[in-house]
Amino acid sequence: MFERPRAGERAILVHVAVNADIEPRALAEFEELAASAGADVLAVITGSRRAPDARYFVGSGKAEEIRDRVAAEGAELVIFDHELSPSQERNLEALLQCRVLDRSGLILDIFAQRARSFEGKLQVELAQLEHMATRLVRGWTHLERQKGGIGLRGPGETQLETDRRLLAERIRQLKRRLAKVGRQRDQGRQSRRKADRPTVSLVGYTNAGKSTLFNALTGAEVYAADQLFATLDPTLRRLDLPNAEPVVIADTVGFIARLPHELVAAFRSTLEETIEASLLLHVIDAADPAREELAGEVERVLGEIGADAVPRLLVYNKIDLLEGAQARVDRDAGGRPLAVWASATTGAGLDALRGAIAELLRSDTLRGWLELGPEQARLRARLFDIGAVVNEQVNPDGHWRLEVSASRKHLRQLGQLEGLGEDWMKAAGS
Ligand SMILES: Nc1nc2c(ncn2[C@@H]2O[C@H](COP(=O)(O)OP(=O)(O)OP(=O)(O)O)[C@@H](O)[C@H]2O)c(=O)[nH]1
Ligand SMILES: [Mg+2]
Repeated sequence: MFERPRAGERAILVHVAVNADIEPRALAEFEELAASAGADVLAVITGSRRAPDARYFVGSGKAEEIRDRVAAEGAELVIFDHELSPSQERNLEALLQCRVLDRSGLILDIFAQRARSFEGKLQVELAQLEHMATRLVRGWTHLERQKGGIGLRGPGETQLETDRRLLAERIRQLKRRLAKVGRQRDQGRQSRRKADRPTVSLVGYTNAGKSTLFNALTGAEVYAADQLFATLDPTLRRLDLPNAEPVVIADTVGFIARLPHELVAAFRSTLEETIEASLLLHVIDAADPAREELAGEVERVLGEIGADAVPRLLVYNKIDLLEGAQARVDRDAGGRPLAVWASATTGAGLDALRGAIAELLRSDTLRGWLELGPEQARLRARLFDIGAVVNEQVNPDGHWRLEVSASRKHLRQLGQLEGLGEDWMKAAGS
């Protein structure tokens, strides 16, 4: 149903700087994306505009330049590094006489090629259909306008209505199935939590080296490659730590600037694995000159999915490519590890990384006494529920004194449930 670039499909790329200068890094990333989708890039056309044009996104002069280039090179596909409206996409296809794909369509296509798990495939299909649905809706109104007559039911419209109904039905079906798979995964998560095994999630920009690091730390052999979005499905493994209980570590899908919102929405349930982690290892390509910008982009998406509050450890990876860089641990004023400089390929800094993870997880546990009044019986019950109560005394005035020991994360979640604010954990701290 969804047409994707065929391997080796002859493509022309269009990248326009809107009200800015062309950024070589953004351009190179776009070319990599196209190559990751399997396109054979014949030419790259760049330009700049104050604002997108309503008809073709680019101006009509640029559109004609692209048309001539398509004819000269015999291109089958033109890929825009931008979000195109459905009507822009259609106008361009009419003018260029070949298929047009926008940035979301391109990224969705790469995801479709990479999805392996049942859930991953469902998620990608849902995102693709939602991307398509907006296009069909517009297609319909567009036809209606051409037809002009009120109350005339042309066969074109009937077909579109059928398509829309089938599409809506399939979208509902996918959502139901995803909800079911999500519940099954929740159960897995629950039993891990019962076994009291904290989860550490690798997050970061695509190609930062998350999977390579995952393999280096666990001895696993997940697919790692110099291509964008090599990983799609989350993988879990046991990670042994020095002087600490083993934890579960998760390798996850990478982020990219201007990620299509359909994808973020479709992957929300997988990404929840990330939000629920005790610690996020934010992997950054230390050798990329734009690393701070990319890290900021990752933080933005993490915020969007509600992972702001999860503790972070930055991992500056690929130090072997960074001249003069050495494995080291940066700490904050209180001595807590903030960042580890390492190389997943040479192994430099990996022991320090394991140590820092163990340290952060240890300091993640709060232990102390808490005094609760009779009106806080529900909070007391919840603390017992999560197994946080080590000791309990009852004062003559009917107040409870509880000794609690639990991870900051659990206490934070409990505080949120009870509407207590962040401070209440400090009361529990020793
Ligand atoms: N020189 C060097 N290359 C590395 C290092 N870590 C990873 N790489 C390379 O970087 C590329 C991307 O690595 P991956 O582990 O697939 O990256 P990822 O973050 O999992 O990428 P996605 O799954 O696409 O999000 C591969 O070619 C790796 O060999 C490192 O420490 N040093
Ligand atoms: Mg990966």
